[in-house]
Amino acid sequence: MSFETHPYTADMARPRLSERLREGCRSLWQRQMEHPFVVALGNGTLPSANFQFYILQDALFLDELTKTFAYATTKTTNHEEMEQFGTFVLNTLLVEADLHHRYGERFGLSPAEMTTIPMAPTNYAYTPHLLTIATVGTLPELLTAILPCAWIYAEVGHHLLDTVPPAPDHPYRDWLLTYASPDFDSVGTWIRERLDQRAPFLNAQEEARLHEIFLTSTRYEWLFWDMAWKMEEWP
Ligand SMILES: Cc1ncc(CO)c(N)n1
Ligand SMILES: Cc1ncsc1CCO
Repeated sequence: MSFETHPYTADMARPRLSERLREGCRSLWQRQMEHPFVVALGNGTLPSANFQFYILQDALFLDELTKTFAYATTKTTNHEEMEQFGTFVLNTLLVEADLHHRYGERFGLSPAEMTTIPMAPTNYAYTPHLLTIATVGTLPELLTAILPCAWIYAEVGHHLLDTVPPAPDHPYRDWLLTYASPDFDSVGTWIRERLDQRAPFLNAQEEARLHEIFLTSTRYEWLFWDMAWKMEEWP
């Protein structure tokens, strides 16, 4: 292999890979903002039964997302990346310990009780999608699979906060502030940077696979709101 082989960078006007991925499912992103669950979460009219369902499912989801970040540490030898993935492991657990358990207390549920409920069907399908890629996929595939999680939540958080600035007594204020925070923005920004950095080294087939993965995760993100709106049950 020759070190004179540089990645293709001549076409500077071409959008970054992360932008191309998002562009590939633009209407689905827009539809998330308009989903009745998301709208009601933002304006505070979401029934607490739906929110409780959501937060309990999300606690289970975040356990699996934590594991996905942990697998990511095994797919790089770059110390800055290993450290960042380790930080994500810790921060995801902290979001759960803090935000989720505070809401759990409000519902009269202990952290132990929160993990005894079974995963609803969509959650049960989404999390193995992430973990399969985390275990058998490449690092760009893993980054792509988790990117919609970080990116969509930051966008939803900002969108809702901009649409209806939450009053101090808004029931879901803590949730909104968590995901509309600059700290949370930086998760998505960092994942996009790392993915875009690797983009020039991917062939067409590898990139096509990333589009497929990104679309699947985005679809599951939409389905996750829908699951909580319908309080999805097993037959
Ligand atoms: C389902 C889901 N996706 C993304 C996030 C944020 O990472 C979350 N908490 N839950
Ligand atoms: C992606 C994600 N979701 C909740 S926490 C977290 C990453 C670390 O803050």
